[in-house]
Amino acid sequence: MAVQINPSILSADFARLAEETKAVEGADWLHVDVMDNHFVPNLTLGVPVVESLARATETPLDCHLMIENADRWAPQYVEAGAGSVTFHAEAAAAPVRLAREIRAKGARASMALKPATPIEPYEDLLPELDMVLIMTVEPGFGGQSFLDIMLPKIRRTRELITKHGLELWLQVDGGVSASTIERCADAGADVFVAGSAVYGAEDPAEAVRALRAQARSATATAAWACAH
Ligand SMILES: O=C(CO)[C@@H](O)[C@H](O)COP(=O)(O)O
Ligand SMILES: [Fe+2]
Repeated sequence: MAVQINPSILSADFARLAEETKAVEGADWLHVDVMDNHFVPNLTLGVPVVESLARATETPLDCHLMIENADRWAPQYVEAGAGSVTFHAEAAAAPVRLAREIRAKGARASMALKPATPIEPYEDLLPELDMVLIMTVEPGFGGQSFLDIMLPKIRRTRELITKHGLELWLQVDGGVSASTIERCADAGADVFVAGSAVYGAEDPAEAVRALRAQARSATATAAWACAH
């Protein structure tokens, strides 16, 4: 099973974003946290910055939208150059229509769940998606501690993906580091967002390689991956 490591530029230096994308060359995707100070109590960046980032790097952009009114805004992030757009289930009025619109515009469609939002009500939507994001912290800030009470939700989500024979990716985001990534991989995650663990490291590119190696070896012995 392939694993992917997506550094979050939330922990990068926002005054040097183009250079910071180069610091993690070799990463699978660049994770871009969009926050509107309404859906979460923090404000980051919007469409114009995503357009500039898309021009500045060859690494595809994985935009995580922590914004209200996702139905209106998410398609604009595809037009801005994102290769994957994640909206929050809690912020989308019509998630099926939105996922179809994101795909029709040419990006991967992904849906995120806050820690208190269960996966089960969304089981029938999974075929409409390319990825599910299980938040392992409350969204809003980098550098928080990993919530290991989310591990059962990661396992249940992986079981649903397997049960339906789907190809969709399972992303985890929040507190993912050398000390937590193996538990996430064992539970069923295959796409790992890491902000402070990458940009807080002396050598961010090396941190990406080390996290990938850890995730790969944990996946190699994980029951969910061996059953494939
Ligand atoms: O979406 C978010 C936070 O809301 C994340 O993408 C953070 O940026 C991850 O940062 P770390 O927990 O890895 O430091
Ligand atoms: Fe994120």
